[in-house]
Amino acid sequence: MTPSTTVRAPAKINLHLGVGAPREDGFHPLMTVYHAVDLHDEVTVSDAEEWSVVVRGAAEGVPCDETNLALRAGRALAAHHGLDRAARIEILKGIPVAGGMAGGSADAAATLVALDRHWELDSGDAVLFALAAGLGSDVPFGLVGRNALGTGRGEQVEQLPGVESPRWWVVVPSPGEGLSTPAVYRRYDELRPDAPAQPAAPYRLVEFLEDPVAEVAALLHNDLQVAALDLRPDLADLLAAGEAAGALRGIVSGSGPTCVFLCADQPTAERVAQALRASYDVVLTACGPVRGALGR
Ligand SMILES: C[C@@](CO)(OP(=O)(O)O)[C@H](O)COP(=O)(O)OP(=O)(O)OC[C@H]1O[C@@H](n2ccc(N)nc2=O)[C@H](O)[C@@H]1O
Ligand SMILES: Nc1ncnc2c1ncn2[C@@H]1O[C@H](COP(=O)(O)OP(=O)(O)O)[C@@H](O)[C@H]1O
Repeated sequence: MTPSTTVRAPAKINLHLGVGAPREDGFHPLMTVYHAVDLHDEVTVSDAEEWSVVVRGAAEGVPCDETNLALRAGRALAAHHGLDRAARIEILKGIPVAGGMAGGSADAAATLVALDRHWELDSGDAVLFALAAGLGSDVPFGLVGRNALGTGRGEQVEQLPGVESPRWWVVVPSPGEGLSTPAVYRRYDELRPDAPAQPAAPYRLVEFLEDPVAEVAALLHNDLQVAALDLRPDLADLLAAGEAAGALRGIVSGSGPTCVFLCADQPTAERVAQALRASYDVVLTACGPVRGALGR
């Protein structure tokens, strides 16, 4: 057995996020188009007497206790197989924390895959996807990456056809303190008491995934943006600044507050990022689509 196993998992953006009225269990039905970009967290697992998690990189705000989603993923996999084993989990953060880019979910997905390989469990997709869904709505997408349609509460993922190599450039500014995902959903319910039981399917976007980036930019949509902007009115200035600097379109990423600007090409993305750095500390550029933790 190798002394350690490392797996990378990507950040996600939602090219489309349609949100329905809350279900009886409190979760919201979603119709979302996930898109994985090449901002990664890297998870390294090794055998240990006790479970532990260490976080390096841009780690502020990430818990190192039992609430860490990667640790919960490791424990869930061991429990599923009835194993009395433990691991040390080291996370190198490259994904902005609490930014609506599903970094914690990426860590959980990468941990499932890393420990499955490290312990030679050969769990199979059905088990990994079921465990992932139990950990969080965004975790199954962390396994597959690329472009995928997310339904249910976001946990049912179906890979979408389209190019497999990175080609779309995005600029990703993180404007300060994170927003709580449940708080954004709650605000959405207050602002949209008439939300449909089922959000509409994003047929046009799914069709256009093969088309030029400008067509995709015109179809970007996020129902939660209204709630994120209500909680953080300053994000409207950020969206306007990115578009004024040359981005095709800017939207709030998932529950925010990170925003995503889709750009025509890499030089434009670099120019937009440079312009935003005058006002915002953390402005990253990234490219998608990329593979998820399963690497296929
Ligand atoms: C909004 C989205 C869009 O992709 O992502 P983020 O922008 O936060 O990354 C997701 O729905 C976030 O997914 P995730 O962060 O995995 O959510 P979970 O852990 O399953 O749930 C956290 C909380 O969010 C709310 N929640 C989540 C998913 C959903 N379909 N309806 C909800 O109402 C619930 O309040 C739930 O208790
Ligand atoms: N491994 C992890 N990485 C990041 N955050 C984590 C992790 N485990 C638990 N969390 C918690 O989840 C919250 C949401 O973080 P994150 O997944 O980065 O953002 P989002 O849900 O907005 O996409 C964080 O504020 C943090 O308290």
